Amino acid sequence: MVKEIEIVSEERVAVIGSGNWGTVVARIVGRNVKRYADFHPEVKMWVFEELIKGRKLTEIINQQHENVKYLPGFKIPENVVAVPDLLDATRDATSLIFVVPHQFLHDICNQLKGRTHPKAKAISLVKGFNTTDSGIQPMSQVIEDILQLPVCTLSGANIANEIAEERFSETTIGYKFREEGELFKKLLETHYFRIGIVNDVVGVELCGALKNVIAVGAGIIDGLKMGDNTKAAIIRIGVLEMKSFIQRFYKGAKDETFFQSCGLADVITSCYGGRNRRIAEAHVVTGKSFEQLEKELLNGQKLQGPLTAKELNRVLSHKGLEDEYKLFTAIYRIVYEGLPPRKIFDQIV
Ligand SMILES: NC(=O)c1ccc[n+]([C@@H]2O[C@H](COP(=O)([O-])OP(=O)(O)OC[C@H]3O[C@@H](n4cnc5c(N)ncnc54)[C@H](O)[C@@H]3O)[C@@H](O)[C@H]2O)c1
Ligand SMILES: O=P(O)(O)OC[C@H](O)CO
Repeated sequence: MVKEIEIVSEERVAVIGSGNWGTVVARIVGRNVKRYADFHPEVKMWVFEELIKGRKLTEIINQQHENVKYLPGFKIPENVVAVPDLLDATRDATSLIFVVPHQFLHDICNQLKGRTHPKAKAISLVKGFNTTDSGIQPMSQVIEDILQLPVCTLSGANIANEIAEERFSETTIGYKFREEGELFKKLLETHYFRIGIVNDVVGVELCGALKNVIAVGAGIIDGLKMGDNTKAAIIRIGVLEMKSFIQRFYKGAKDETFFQSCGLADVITSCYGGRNRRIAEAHVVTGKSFEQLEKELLNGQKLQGPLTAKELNRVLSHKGLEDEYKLFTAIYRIVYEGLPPRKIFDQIV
């Protein structure tokens, strides 16, 4: 039984993750905690430690106030402290913000098991999910199951660098307890980053996970130089498969969620500006694997689309549903089975 939400008079915040999006979020939160008396003015940011030209990334961040690897060129407020030890970063925190690539979340939660603050609550900004043969395991569920915390989700049309540049964007928080949704909205919203909230924790995050697979499809079309009509067709088919899959495997998903920033808007931005789109296009043009291109072109940043396509296919194939999700299946085959990209059209008609 997950404990009830309890908001304390001075919430202490930890950001778990410091990649491209994680660092943008830490900058926002670092500024917001200074605006409101109900947050402690220091934010701890857990950093997966690595050496940059012989120096520890945490030391660089704490001395230069810049994440030179994952968000170069943007200052981080001085009240955001980079911490290499996960338990040190989170021990006192009553508000935990999870923003790591989804493949690392399970391990991180296991390290935190039984060691979080008794009044801790969490929000997951992670886009991805795990699967078993019988179905899906949303990332919020992983956090809730292992840490026994109430968990919100945040997902939207949010290319990190554009938000770092303070260009107007929207996002969506999914909540179970409205009070918790409102708390995280206060902590994360700015005049250029507007937050809508919906009572649909899992619907919000599943849109964020599946749009990454559609974005791989869009990148394949870009690589084939098929033009905008074809790309629009792939997006349309992808949105239908996304909605059908979510409503099949998660009965609580609300129709309105698909029209929030986490739904259609995120599909659009990802299919035009995201990393998954870019690497998929490069795959078609160069013939190199996604894994190799991720290493060559992303400087440590991680793709979520190919892994999600694999997780997805595990469920679809196990349940005999590949024919109902032809686009998702074609994308999986291109990424993992060497299907020539141009064959995508044979697969989806
Ligand atoms: N970048 C964006 O524009 C964006 C926007 C919205 C949501 N997201 C989502 O946010 C999540 C985090 O993405 P990001 O962009 O902040 O990260 P990223 O892809 O930029 O960086 C990868 C991160 O993983 C860390 N890492 C590497 N190996 C690790 C390990 N073994 N254990 C733990 N951490 C390790 C790296 O230190 C780095 O912080 C993802 O689910 C992503 O889909 C990203
Ligand atoms: O760069 P991508 O493809 O990981 O997408 C980034 C964000 O999720 C867009 O909302």
